[in-house]
Amino acid sequence: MTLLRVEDLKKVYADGTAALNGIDLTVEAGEFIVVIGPSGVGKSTLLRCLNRMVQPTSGKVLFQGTDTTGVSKRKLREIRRSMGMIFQGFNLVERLSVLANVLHGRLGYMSAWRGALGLFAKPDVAEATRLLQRVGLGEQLHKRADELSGGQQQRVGIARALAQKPQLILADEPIASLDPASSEIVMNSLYTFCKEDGIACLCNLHQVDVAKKYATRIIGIYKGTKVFDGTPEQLTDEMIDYIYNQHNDKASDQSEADGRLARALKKETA
Ligand SMILES: Nc1ncnc2c1ncn2[C@@H]1O[C@H](COP(=O)(O)OP(=O)(O)OP(=O)(O)O)[C@@H](O)[C@H]1O
Repeated sequence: MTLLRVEDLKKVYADGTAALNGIDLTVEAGEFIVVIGPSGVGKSTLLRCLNRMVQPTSGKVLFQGTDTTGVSKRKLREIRRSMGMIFQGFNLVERLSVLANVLHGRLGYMSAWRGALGLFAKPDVAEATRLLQRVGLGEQLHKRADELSGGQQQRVGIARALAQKPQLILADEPIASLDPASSEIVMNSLYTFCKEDGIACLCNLHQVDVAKKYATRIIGIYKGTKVFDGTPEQLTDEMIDYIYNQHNDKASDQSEADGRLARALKKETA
């Protein structure tokens, strides 16, 4: 079942920066897709256009068949709670408890005033507690969020996203600020829980080796354009070189960079 379909998505920021130049992609239920590419090619913008944290300039984002770019505020809220978001910098409320942070994942299901007063229903508290036990933080419920290590904070972020009962998780560089051991725990948790709960995931990563380890499909972005969409096995060294190698930028003319892409694509289909 197609969960998400993106058609010709473009984003030009107010200062004229063209971050996305017309992206097409689909996400099927249960896929774990990793988006790779160096810094500044548009990966964050892509994820943020999907849940409308960033307003696309043009193109369509269809979530379960509904075009999110033309929906009412009420419908957008409903769509947003189906898309959990995990951030590089965790985005926790540091002075609040770990449990309260996970309960924030339930805000999309509550009236604004109940949410503002923190009047969470008992089943929500029970579910948040269960999720924290699931991510291995059952002993830390009442600690302040900023008392946890980075890896633990990101596991709170995962529990918060799961508390939304999402169908899709958007993870923007979830391990960029973590050490290798914490990165592995976070990626294993994210992958395992998505699989167990049947949640699709679109995860931005810098690290190609990590992408290859977890992804069911990899999307390569280069300067706002999708240049690769295939399985980890189909991602050739030539394509990785094209996506990451800064000498594309130093190519004396566009045809040199285009030639490099053509050669990489030829290898990919060979
Ligand atoms: N609010 C903004 N206003 C203007 N330009 C922006 C804005 N946000 C991002 N950009 C620019 O858009 C381009 C894509 O940025 P984006 O953050 O999406 O890339 P990225 O691949 O996610 O990079 P990183 O991995 O460093 O986050 C960059 O040139 C960036 O400077």
